[in-house]
Amino acid sequence: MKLRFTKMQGAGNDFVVLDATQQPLQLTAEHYRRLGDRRFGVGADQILVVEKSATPGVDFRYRIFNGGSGEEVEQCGNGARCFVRFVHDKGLTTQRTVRVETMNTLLELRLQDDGRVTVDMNAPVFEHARIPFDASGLTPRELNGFQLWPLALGDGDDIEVAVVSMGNPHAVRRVDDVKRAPVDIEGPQIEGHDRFPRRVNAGFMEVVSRSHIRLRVYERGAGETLACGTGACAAVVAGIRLGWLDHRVDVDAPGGRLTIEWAGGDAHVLMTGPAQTVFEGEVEL
Ligand SMILES: N[C@H](CCC[C@H](N)C(=O)O)C(=O)O
Repeated sequence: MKLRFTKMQGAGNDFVVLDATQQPLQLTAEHYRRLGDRRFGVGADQILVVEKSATPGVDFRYRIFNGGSGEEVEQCGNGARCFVRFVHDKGLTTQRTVRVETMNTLLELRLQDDGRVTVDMNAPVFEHARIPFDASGLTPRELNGFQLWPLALGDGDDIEVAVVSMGNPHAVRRVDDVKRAPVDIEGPQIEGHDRFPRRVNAGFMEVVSRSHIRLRVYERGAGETLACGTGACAAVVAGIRLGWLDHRVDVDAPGGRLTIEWAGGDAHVLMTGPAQTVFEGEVEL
């Protein structure tokens, strides 16, 4: 099967974007893994499938598949920005503000005049059952009214993580220096930890100041990426709740900068960052 695709990236998190607005795509998890494969396929952290929405007042639906596992997931922040750039560039909409639904959320995205995109990522979720996170038998360290949870990583090292959902699950740990953080070792251990029944994205956050962090994320189903939008939101939300950060934070990921704003409580998280098209192509699956 021949498939036309658009290759895009947002702060180095890269995507294969497929237009399914004219006709549905009948692809399997193996197809998505092949598209994500950097040797046997096109290569991408995630595959985004753009569809028309049947919901009144909602413009599009977009589905997200991890490039490593082929599994469909709930949310993708960098992908949301590339999605809105895609529907504009393809002439699928002329609106600067677009409403799009994913598996479990409704997002509002705005294409800024400077080319960056601001996404309303909805409110963070802390209830463990909705993350999901199994805290049974654990005693957290309380800090500023929020919790840091001990996580045994098997090699005798216990680490502490804050746990947040942005529609998808995140475990965030603070480190002194992201460049030296043990992402390759601890990333997979956290991602597949049995305290996270649907696995988890593992964030490693270095607090530079109250308005600036450095962040590396070992993503569920994709491994370490150059940036993770929902991971940046989760890290900033955790940092604010733990008393380490103010309400507007620049997040420097290895692939670029995202700006995250959150007023606390049940306010929505706003994420602003870049979204670029890299090339168009056709692939034989
Ligand atoms: N790996 C994530 C999905 C992609 C998230 C990331 N690329 C972003 O920009 O938010 C998960 O399994 O929940």
